[in-house]
Amino acid sequence: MAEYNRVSECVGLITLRNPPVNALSAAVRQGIVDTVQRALSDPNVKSVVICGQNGIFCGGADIKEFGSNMTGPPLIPMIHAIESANKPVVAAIEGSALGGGLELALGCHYRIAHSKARLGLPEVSLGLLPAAGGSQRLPRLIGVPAALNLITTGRHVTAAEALQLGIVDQVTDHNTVAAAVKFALSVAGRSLDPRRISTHPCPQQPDLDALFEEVMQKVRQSARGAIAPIACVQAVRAAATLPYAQGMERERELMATLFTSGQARALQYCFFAERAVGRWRMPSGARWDTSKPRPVHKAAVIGLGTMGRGITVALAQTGLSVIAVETQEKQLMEAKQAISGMLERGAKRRGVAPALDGVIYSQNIQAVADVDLVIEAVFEDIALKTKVFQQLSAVCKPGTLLCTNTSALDVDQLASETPNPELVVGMHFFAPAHVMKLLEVVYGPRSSPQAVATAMQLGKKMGKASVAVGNCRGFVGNRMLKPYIEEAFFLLEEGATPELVDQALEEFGFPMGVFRMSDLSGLDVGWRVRKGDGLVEPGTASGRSARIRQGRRYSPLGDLLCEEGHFGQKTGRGWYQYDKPGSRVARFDPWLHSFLGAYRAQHGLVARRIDHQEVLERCLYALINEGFHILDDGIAAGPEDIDVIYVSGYGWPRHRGGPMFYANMVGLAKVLERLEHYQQLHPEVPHLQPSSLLRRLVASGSPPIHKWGEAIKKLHSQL
Ligand SMILES: C[C@H](O)[C@H](C)C(=O)SCCNC(=O)CCNC(=O)[C@H](O)C(C)(C)COP(=O)([O-])OP(=O)([O-])OC[C@H]1O[C@@H](n2cnc3c(N)ncnc32)[C@H](O)[C@@H]1OP(=O)([O-])[O-]
Repeated sequence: MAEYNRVSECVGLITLRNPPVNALSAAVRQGIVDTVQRALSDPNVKSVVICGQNGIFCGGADIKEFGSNMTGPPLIPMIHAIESANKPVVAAIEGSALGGGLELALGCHYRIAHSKARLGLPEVSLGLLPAAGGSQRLPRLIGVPAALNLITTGRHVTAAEALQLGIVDQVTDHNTVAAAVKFALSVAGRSLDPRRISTHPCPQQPDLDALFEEVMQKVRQSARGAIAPIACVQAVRAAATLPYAQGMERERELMATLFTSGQARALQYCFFAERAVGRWRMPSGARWDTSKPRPVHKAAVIGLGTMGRGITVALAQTGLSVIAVETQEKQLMEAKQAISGMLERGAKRRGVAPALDGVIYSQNIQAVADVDLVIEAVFEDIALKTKVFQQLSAVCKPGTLLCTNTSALDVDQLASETPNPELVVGMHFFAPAHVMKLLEVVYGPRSSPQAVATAMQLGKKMGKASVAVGNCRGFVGNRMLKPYIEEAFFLLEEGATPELVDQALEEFGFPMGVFRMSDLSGLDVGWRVRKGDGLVEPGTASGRSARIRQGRRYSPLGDLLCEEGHFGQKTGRGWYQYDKPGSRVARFDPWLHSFLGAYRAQHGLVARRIDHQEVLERCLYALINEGFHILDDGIAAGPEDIDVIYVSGYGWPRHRGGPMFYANMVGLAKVLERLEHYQQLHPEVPHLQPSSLLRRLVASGSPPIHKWGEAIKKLHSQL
């Protein structure tokens, strides 16, 4: 819907009305066509202003319409009608002008933006490209290099940067619509030809071929198999080399290849999934819209190791005052320096003042007596964490939320160490905590909905993708990672190499394969956990029995490397070798390969040829299968929760939607059939045993992923 008013006697004011972001739905497009026509044919109107209601210009095309037959007037002629108008049209940009919203503004003759506005063409993040003339008009307006950067990254720019780039003509701190109306009055009657961007030639660029070659190479590397960024480069190239009409034809062709692609569906699924996880619900029935969060004005972090420092920075960057506690004086001083440095660098990147005064450092846990929420981040040891929780229960004011950053310990066991277990939740950050987007908010059976609501709200305030999950070993992310890693170890036993496994996973789109990731995080981390689970046995026993522990197949390969002191990058040797401890470039390690050969011989294993297909099926389907167990256990409320966790915290390629979305794309029946195939070959591997939920979903006709929630409820009610 678009509303029309005449203001200041001779300015036609068109207001887009489609809450919450004035997306260009069919009705809005029709409204724009009608109101523009009205303004242009009204003799009293000398110029036109287009704005959006509720302080937001336009969030672009209506993504919700992409899955259905598009109706209503198309965008391109609608924008062309504005550009070719004989009266000046001014866009008054508040909030956001993104995608089709910015393309609409680029069709206008002038653009006035509020200083807090954000502008961009983020279509690439939805697996698309700017297909309403944006890929042809923006390069003509701001030049090829700047346009290439905005369109291939999809990044949003501030109004200040948009002015500097030449996207907008004026920036105001005051009422944008009023400023635009005043501006529109001032340009009435002026010649508009110089303002019709599509008629401009693209600014000449020396050595165009070299520029596009270089950008295409960079884009291919960072895309890791995503197709939209490449199409974006090709579309801008058309703008730089073809007349506008031909360029628009090229834009249309390229968009046609993307619009129905699996990758576009995956990326749009991620867009909505990231918004859906904010609408959390617990098995108890408690939900996001019925649970009121407690206000958090002051927070505290206990333990300033690597995680504690990152968490302190993430909290301080929200403007909260933070008490940072570390009992060891030397550790406290080092932490203070590190945290200040991170805050200064972060502030510089964001162009704001560093919140150094917002953090108070103390060696004394008494200092947290009046905070609203505490995050404990001490060493991953249950006895130490229990002691801290007992101290906090004694020190903190009534009602203070006690959160633990544990990545594997039992949140409910810690809760039972306090007089108010309802105030205890897990807040599982990922290293580096001030950078990684993901936050698992872990509720135990006694955690109150208010505690969950408060942690989720604080997560959103820190800019995290916060996902509420139930308490269980490894929560969601690490629980699914276990079978994924174990399968990779088994593949090595059977003849694969770290290089082969990693290559298959990196070609799939992961930034790092499982073995390069293991070298980065340190082999000793997993070794410590396996020791804690009583799985590690000393000595070099051989034969099948040495590879069966706690009644299931077990590969001691990682343990044996650790016994050699090969912890990965930190020791200069792990699954790969490195020039020196701490260096990051993984190189082929002949020692490791002969060690694998000797290991197989010792255990009577005969290496066989393993291809990428098998690597992907065994590693990814084992992980996905655990995802179905998690859904069946109610630990995750829906597939979106699992997919957001993996995309924002475990490097699952976004253009593949997430593990559960991927399973849906591959076909649940196929995943089931392959799991059954491998389970028959490896009966001693329980995690290959297909989840009963997967079986039941297949038996009920493999409903589409957006129907899984309902299907799971129905299937549970039949149990
Ligand atoms: C031809 C053309 O070339 C092409 C092809 C295109 O134009 S493709 C489209 C390109 N446009 C984009 O990529 C911009 C996408 N949107 C955003 O980046 C953000 O939304 C925002 C604008 C910066 C606001 O952030 P927010 O934090 O204030 O609110 P929110 O929670 O994100 O969003 C609030 C609610 O609005 C919904 N929503 C947001 N943008 C939408 C859109 N473009 N279409 C449909 N729904 C949208 C969203 O799902 C949520 O719904 P619900 O969860 O409440 O039910």
